[in-house]
Amino acid sequence: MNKDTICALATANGVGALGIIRVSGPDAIAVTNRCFKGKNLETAVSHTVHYGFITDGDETIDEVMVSVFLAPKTFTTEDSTEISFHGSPHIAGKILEVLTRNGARMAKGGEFTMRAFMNGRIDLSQAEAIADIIASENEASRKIAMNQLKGGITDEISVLRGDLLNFTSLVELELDFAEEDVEFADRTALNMLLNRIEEKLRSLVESFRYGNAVKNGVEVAIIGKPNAGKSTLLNTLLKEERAIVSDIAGTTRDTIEEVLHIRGTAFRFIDTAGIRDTTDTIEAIGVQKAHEKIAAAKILLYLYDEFDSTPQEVAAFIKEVYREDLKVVLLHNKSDLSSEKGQNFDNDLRSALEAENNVTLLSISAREKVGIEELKNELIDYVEGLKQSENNVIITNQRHHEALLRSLDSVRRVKDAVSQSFHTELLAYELRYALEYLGEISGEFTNDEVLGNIFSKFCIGK
Ligand SMILES: Nc1nc2c(c(=O)[nH]1)N(C=O)[C@@H](CNc1ccc(C(=O)N[C@@H](CCC(=O)O)C(=O)O)cc1)CN2
Ligand SMILES: Nc1nc2c(ncn2[C@@H]2O[C@H](COP(=O)(O)OP(=O)(O)OP(=O)(O)O)[C@@H](O)[C@H]2O)c(=O)[nH]1
Repeated sequence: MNKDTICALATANGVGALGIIRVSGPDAIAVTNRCFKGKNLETAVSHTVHYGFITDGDETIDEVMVSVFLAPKTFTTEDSTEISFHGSPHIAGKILEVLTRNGARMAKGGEFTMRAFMNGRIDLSQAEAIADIIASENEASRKIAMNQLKGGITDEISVLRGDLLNFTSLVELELDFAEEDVEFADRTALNMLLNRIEEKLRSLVESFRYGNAVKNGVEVAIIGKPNAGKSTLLNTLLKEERAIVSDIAGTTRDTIEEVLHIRGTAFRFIDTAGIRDTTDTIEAIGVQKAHEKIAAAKILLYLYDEFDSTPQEVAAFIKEVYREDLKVVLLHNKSDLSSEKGQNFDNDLRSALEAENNVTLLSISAREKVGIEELKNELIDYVEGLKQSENNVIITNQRHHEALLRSLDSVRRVKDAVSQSFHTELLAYELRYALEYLGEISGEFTNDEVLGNIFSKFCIGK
């Protein structure tokens, strides 16, 4: 199937003590051997390392170590070699050039992992986990990716598939004998099985809220009147965290984001593009722009002070933008200047917003750095609150999330069909889809476009 022998730099493209070039495919050993002066690699035992030189005719290019891995117990399941050389990008280029002249071709991004998948060593969710583990920047995302790489999702999906297949056979048995009025499948057992499947799917779907926050960060809108202290607060937070301050033009939305890592989680402070100057205030741009920012956010930080606003005004704004899945943190800023008036202000505000859940009020001084720890705790608590103790598998991948949602939909339709007495075709139809959607996650059902999408995002050499 994969007749080509591919090669690529597996290490970062820069200066390092060593670099590694990986070669994989039916001619991996022969190609490498042609460029190698040392032991004859064609007779090498699998999983052995050999000292020698990469040569181009009479020219010695570098002193290297070559590892030999024979199919099928290799990363790609194909014959492979790894050349470790002195880590200069120039040498890497020379070695790759010699290899391609001797029968290999340059690998495309993700092609080694794609082969591991195509050859059945790993499933699609595990291949995606490899990309995730390379991208992981903190413990939470590393742990989730590692669990996925070890087959966490694979196992979970195969249990669900098993349950769905069990259900199918129970139903089919009954349908076969429908005319004889025999009830093979006890109704309660059937319903219990369906409920269990639905519940498991629902909890996997739900885990994406946390998984997505860990992997992609949490969007935060920071809103307040002019001079409420928004910039001061952001600066205080940024300094404290020695944050990666990056202005990233949003790819999906027309937004600019400032990313702040707090205890390993990325918080994305949303700014709608084009309104980033000081006119970006609820007064100047109107409530409309504020609404857009808040609509794109999971958390709203609303800053006010007691000198320039009233509890009624703040409460009215919050009520207007409120939604169940929005965490609102009211930040009474300039606490260093605060008086008794401030106490009354907050009491009034609290009672005005009694009916709204998910609203917290904190007193801070952005400038004097008071209450900042409490604010960070609020942000972190929000993320921790998304975690579900019942789940050890956490969905972080949009593609998996969508497939699970569709599968859940189908299972719910099966439930409906069952409760309204069986319709053979309808049941079979929905069950087939529920199974197929699950199969998309492992890659059992897939197509070139999906695969191309996934693997093109990998680095070259992976
Ligand atoms: N030098 C080197 N280090 C590396 C890799 C590599 O390819 N080369 N990896 C690449 O990502 C990662 C390790 N992952 C790997 C996963 C599977 C196999 C593999 O050969 N699996 C075979 C044989 C297992 C065995 O010997 O028991 C198999 O599963 O059949 C190798 C590496 C990280 N470190
Ligand atoms: N006393 C005191 N002053 C503060 C505090 N936080 C901000 N300020 C001051 O309030 C003024 C406005 O602060 P900014 O951070 O620029 O306010 P902003 O909300 O970003 O204002 P705009 O950019 O106009 O929307 C500045 O003079 C700050 O020094 C605080 O905690 N205490």
